[in-house]
Amino acid sequence: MIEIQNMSKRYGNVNAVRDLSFTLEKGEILGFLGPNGAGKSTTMNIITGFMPPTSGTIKVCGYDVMEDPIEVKKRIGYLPEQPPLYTDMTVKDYLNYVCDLKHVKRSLRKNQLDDVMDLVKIGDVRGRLIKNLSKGYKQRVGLAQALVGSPEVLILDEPTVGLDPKQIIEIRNLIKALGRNHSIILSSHILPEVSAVCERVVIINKGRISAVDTPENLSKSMDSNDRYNVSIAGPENSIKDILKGLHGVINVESESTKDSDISSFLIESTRDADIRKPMFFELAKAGYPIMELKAMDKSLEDVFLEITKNDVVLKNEAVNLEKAAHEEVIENPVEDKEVE
Ligand SMILES: Nc1ncnc2c1ncn2[C@@H]1O[C@H](COP(=O)(O)OP(=O)(O)OP(=O)(O)O)[C@@H](O)[C@H]1O
Repeated sequence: MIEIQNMSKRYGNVNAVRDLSFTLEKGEILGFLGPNGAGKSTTMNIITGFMPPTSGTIKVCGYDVMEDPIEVKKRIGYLPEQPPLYTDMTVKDYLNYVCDLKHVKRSLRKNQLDDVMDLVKIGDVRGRLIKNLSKGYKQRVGLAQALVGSPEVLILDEPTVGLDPKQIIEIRNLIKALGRNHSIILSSHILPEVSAVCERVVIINKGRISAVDTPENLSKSMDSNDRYNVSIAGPENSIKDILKGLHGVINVESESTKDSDISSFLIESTRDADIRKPMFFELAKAGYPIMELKAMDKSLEDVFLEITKNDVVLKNEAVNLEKAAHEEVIENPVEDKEVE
């Protein structure tokens, strides 16, 4: 749906984005992460045709952003961080206006607006002035404008920023549901949200790609050992000895609980030796029941911090893509006038 090859963007002598290559597949929700100033907004503004790249090619549904900007815009719904709302209009008038802008045929308009308002659940406020809506509802109106015209690709920049926890869950579920019929790029600083919603994640740092993979693979690739947190009933020291004797165990730390015979153990073991089954049988043989067992994968947050702090570049799809990328570079003759 989107193919970016060797995209770079310079503002004067600031290299905001350097040699970026990645793809968005059909029906995929792709997380787009990076610390402040990494180049996320720049990338999204280029994909949506809001500004040109300095070099590189960007194709949306096969159309080149520079050569066929209108065809590209027809296929993209964009929700910028600040939703582009006219707050003195009612929801219905505003969405009708968006239909005008997107050339939605008059014969299709009523059905499409009803469907979109249904989907984002704003039918009950259609007659209200946008300025009188809560932040959550304004965000939904922003999503609605992105959905008008039935674009195949949605680009959502921080769609849950500033919402309360209930609204966040609602918008998150909505994005998941939209993922069934759209391909989505989701930029967010809320990493548990990205883990929950996205199938794949692109992490950029200082304008370059640091990692492209599933959240699960990213967690695994940062850690060569397994870690478990286990609660076991029985004498702490005897249990510790049993755990230390299991094949593959590197380290065991324990903590006893007051007023209970249950202790918790943090176990580190080599990845090739899955200790869960032998641990179960050995502890059962000794008569020490396992009360709780949790695998301690690195969270996306840990991975993100490690990658962006140490400038780590993971071997991944991005590297292969870079190799495969053809040499053609579009030099952009337009002088950019943006100031920060
Ligand atoms: N119009 C501009 N003129 C000059 N430099 C700019 C301009 N826009 C962005 N930059 C610089 O380019 C780099 C990337 O900025 P960009 O806004 O794309 O990052 P970002 O990842 O979206 O950050 P944030 O999460 O803070 O929105 C930053 O160093 C920024 O200062």
